[in-house]
Amino acid sequence: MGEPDTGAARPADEAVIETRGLAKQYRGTLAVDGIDLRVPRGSVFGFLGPNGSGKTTTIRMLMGLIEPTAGSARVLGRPMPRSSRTVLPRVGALIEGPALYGFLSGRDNLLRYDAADPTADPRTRSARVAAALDRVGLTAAAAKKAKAYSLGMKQRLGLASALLQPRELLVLDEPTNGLDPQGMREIRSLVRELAADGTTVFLSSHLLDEIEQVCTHAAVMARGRLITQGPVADLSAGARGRLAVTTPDPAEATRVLAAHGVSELTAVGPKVTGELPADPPDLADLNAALVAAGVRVRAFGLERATLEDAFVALTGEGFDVAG
Ligand SMILES: Nc1ncnc2c1ncn2[C@@H]1O[C@H](COP(=O)(O)OP(=O)(O)OP(=O)(O)O)[C@@H](O)[C@H]1O
Repeated sequence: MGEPDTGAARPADEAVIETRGLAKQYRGTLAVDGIDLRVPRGSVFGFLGPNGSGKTTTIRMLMGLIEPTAGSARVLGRPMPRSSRTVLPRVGALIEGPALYGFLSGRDNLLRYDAADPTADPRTRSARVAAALDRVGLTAAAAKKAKAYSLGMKQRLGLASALLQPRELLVLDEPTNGLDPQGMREIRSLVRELAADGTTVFLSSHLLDEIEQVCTHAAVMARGRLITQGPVADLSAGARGRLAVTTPDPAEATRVLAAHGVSELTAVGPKVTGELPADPPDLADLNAALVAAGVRVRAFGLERATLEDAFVALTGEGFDVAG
């Protein structure tokens, strides 16, 4: 078997997930349409797309839960689903919410979960459970029944179940789904901590700002296709920023900007924003034109392009999905 399972010298650009033409056809629906996905080791990789774009189907193929219709997937260097037995013990996965027993305490849920894992050492079980509870900040609530947990606590308990063993890769399907802002923050900081320890984290989300806040890399899915992937900074840099002008004279500013080729102008209160033309005028000239027309300019500049801008630029569609 070619590559070592563990060991020191790994090429820095090694992929922990790599697919080629990976596809899944359900009756009448091409859920995943031949994607070439590459997740570098050590990244926090955001798998981004609106609901129904094929994220969960892809994750299920990566984890060997369903067979692809075409193409191939390698996880930790080995083909899936063929190598599921050797690969999956090295991967912590949280897919479609944790399965918990409400009548058991958080701690007992983890003990039971660990006992069902034939690769888990029973001698270290209680220590590993305690460490996992600590890691996700549930030590104080460990004796409470899981049914009394908030959604965020349940999600953290699910994460703890993925952390009972050291993992090279964590796969989290919509880990913040349904959480309140505080719960989301907690999961995000946990993901950052895990990544700082060297775990590669692959997480799916339909929330662009979440991906921007936590991920180093991202891939964007739309209608089963992989639209783009790479470092998050590069993806946003691909989209140009919007021009933003703050002025007490928004109507006149809009007229002047339109005359200089700025399109998709919107004015909200004193703030006017718009898209610069493909061959943009010098911004100093544009500013001068506003002032010459009597517009009182309080602020003028380009707003940083976001992943959302990149998505819109790439797909021509809004990233407008229900939460
Ligand atoms: N078991 C199935 N049988 C038939 N069609 C399916 C099945 N699972 C998913 N699909 C379809 O495949 C497409 C992709 O679904 P998928 O769940 O992978 O998307 P997603 O990006 O994960 O969205 P969500 O965030 O809503 O789960 C959808 O059109 C969905 O209806």
